Amino acid sequence: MSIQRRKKHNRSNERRKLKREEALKELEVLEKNCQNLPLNLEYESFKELPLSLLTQQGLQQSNYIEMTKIQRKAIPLALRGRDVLGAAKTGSGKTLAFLIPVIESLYRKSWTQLDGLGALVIAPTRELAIQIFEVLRKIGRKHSLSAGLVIGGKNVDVEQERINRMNILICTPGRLLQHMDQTANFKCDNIQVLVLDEADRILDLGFEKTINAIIENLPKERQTLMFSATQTKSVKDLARLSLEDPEYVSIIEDSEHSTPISLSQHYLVCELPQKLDILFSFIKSHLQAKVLVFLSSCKQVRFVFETFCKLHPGAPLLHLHGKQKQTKRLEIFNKFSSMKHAYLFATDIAARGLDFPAVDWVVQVDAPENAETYIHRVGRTARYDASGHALLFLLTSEEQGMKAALDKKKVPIDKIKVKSSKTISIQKQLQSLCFKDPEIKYLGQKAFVSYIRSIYLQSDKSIFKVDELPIEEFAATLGLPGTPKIKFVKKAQSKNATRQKPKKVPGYSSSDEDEGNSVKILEMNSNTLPNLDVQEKKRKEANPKSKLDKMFNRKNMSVLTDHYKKLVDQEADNITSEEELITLKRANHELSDELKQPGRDPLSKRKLMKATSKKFIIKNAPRGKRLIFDDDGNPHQVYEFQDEKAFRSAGDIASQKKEFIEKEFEVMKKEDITDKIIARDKRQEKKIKKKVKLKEELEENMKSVVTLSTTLPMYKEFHEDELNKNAERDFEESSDEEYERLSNKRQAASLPDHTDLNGGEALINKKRKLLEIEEPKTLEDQEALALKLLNRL
Ligand SMILES: Nc1ncnc2c1ncn2[C@@H]1O[C@H](COP(=O)(O)OP(=O)(O)OP(=O)(O)O)[C@@H](O)[C@H]1O
Repeated sequence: MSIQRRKKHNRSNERRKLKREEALKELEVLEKNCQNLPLNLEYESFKELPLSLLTQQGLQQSNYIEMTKIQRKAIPLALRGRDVLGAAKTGSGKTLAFLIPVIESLYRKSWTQLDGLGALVIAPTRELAIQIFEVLRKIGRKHSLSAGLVIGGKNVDVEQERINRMNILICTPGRLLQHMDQTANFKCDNIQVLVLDEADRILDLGFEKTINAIIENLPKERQTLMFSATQTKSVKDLARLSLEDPEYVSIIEDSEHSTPISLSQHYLVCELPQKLDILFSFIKSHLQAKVLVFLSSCKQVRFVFETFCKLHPGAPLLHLHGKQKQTKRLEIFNKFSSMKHAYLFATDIAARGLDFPAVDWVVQVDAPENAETYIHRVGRTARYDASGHALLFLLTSEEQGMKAALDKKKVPIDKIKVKSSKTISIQKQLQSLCFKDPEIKYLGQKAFVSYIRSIYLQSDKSIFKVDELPIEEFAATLGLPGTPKIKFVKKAQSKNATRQKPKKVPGYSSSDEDEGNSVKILEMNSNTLPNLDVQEKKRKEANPKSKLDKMFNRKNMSVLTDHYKKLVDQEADNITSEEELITLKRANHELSDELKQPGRDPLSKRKLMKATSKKFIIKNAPRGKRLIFDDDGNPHQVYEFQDEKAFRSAGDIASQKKEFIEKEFEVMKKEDITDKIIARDKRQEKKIKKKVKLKEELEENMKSVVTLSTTLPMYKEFHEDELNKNAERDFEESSDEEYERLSNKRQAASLPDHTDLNGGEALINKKRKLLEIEEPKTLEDQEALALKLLNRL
């Protein structure tokens, strides 16, 4: 190396050394500043915090300058290394409140790829995880840390390959645990920071055990940050388990309301059958808006989306639910995010954490399960410093309970009235859609059942009262021709009915209340209305549930599923356990009155088998009648062709009958003998054929014996059993006459104890039941043995 080049090399080395020293110094200062960060001060902007230059640049370039309330409180604590349990309103900027400390913590520890996984961020849903990942990419763009997204719905193998190269992982609980269990070299023992975002949602979704299992795999020495928009008891329980001496930061408790001030909130009271009319009218009057519409189930979402698309309200419609594939969900998420005016029909999958920009309205057509879910749903609008509107549809039966729950959670909400003159009825259109398109009808039936089921399964019975729902009217407003039968509602109703005393209704005559087609099953003569238990019992008696009924229902269900599958998006359409609860209404297959056998029980399996056995059918089949056909082919009784006088002169009827039977018996006897002779001849013919065949086979065998004699020992085994069995089969097949002949033959076939087959060299050992033959030495011996064997046959 020349002197000049050496000098240059040394200079660059020195520069690098200096840089390293500077960086180390910066880190030291940062660390010191963080540890000494005064917590009693009010920080307004990110610049005031001891953050790395790279993070500051990332924040600035993403236009994050001023901090939100939760960020002001939580970030300084987290920078000092404390565990934080944060609660803040929706859209208040919780994501940055945990992402900044995560990046800073690893940066201050000079984390590199060689150090492996340093931080885990767990979110309840894939969408939320993706969203967090995007924010991390934005603010961490200047850092050299690597970050990965580990969510379900993607190839595990690809993830397994890359997961170990990541410093920060954003993941959903299930997939993370899967990697902990399955990915061989996945190491979590160096984790510095754990974040649980939307902790309440994680627990709601039933991930408690998964989270506990994950936490068990993590080192105890770590920092944990836990955030949620609502503080529930289960969140506090989880915090107790996973956080160490945490700092509790709540912005909700500080404020008068638990929802953003810029959010205007209203509710309206309507009846269930009016809901879709009101929603349709709302869309018609808010065409230039971005609206998120919440419904209780995937099936509801699909039905409303499909039918409204066909009704063309004039606004772009989208739908989002958990049964869609991940790619489809993302596509819709991005589409709705980028659209200025659109309606997104969604389940609670879109309720939490999702940051759709500039949503004007959140309309809750089906009431949320509780006040917490309400807060999350409305939190999709009025985010950060934007304003927004929320509208909640409540049934009369839900109003009181839900209002009380919202008041308790400090949700300011006012009642508004629906102008019936401005409401457009779409019931007729829906009916015609269901009539024209069976798939829409099936979807409607599913939507109907899933809605009723969702109400039935709600835990807060002070709000949700399934037995007060106007079920039949609701089915009609969905356009359904009848009301699908639902077992659980009947159960609830009958429970309710048993609590009530029977009422007296004069002149009551009931048509079947469960059947949409109004099948008249119960006709009550008395004036007393029996309670529903008795009605149910009687209905069952009149319409027993046989195996056939069940098969019919099952068949119908699969038909439904096929149609249903075809309908929307051709997406994965998992059939839920819900189907088990559905009893589809079947057409009226009642027997006509004359064929009806009242009080007849359905047959048991054993009885049914007996009744359908051939023996039983033959035994009980009606005896044939002798008829004479005339020239035109018409049947006539025998006596119609006889002169009655001549018939009577031949003697009395009984003796004539006896004589006839005797005569016929003789004929039958003769015929029987002929039949037997024919049968015997046939059997003998068969036997001869068999013998010839056997002889041929033996000859063939002997030939092969001769050829193989040089290589194989000549032991042949003949099982005496086989011979006896053959004889027995013959015996069974024979008639009595043949008995003697056959038993003689059998004696001949059964060999004596020591039969000399080959000059006294062969032995039949009866105990061992086999014939032992001395190996013939010469060709002559073999021929002699073959001849003897043939002769024995
Ligand atoms: N300091 C900030 N300056 C400007 N915008 C911010 C700031 N912090 C957050 N935001 C914006 O506010 C919106 C809401 O933030 P974020 O999604 O973090 O809220 P959140 O509290 O997690 O909401 P949710 O509880 O609904 O999940 C986002 O669009 C985000 O970009």
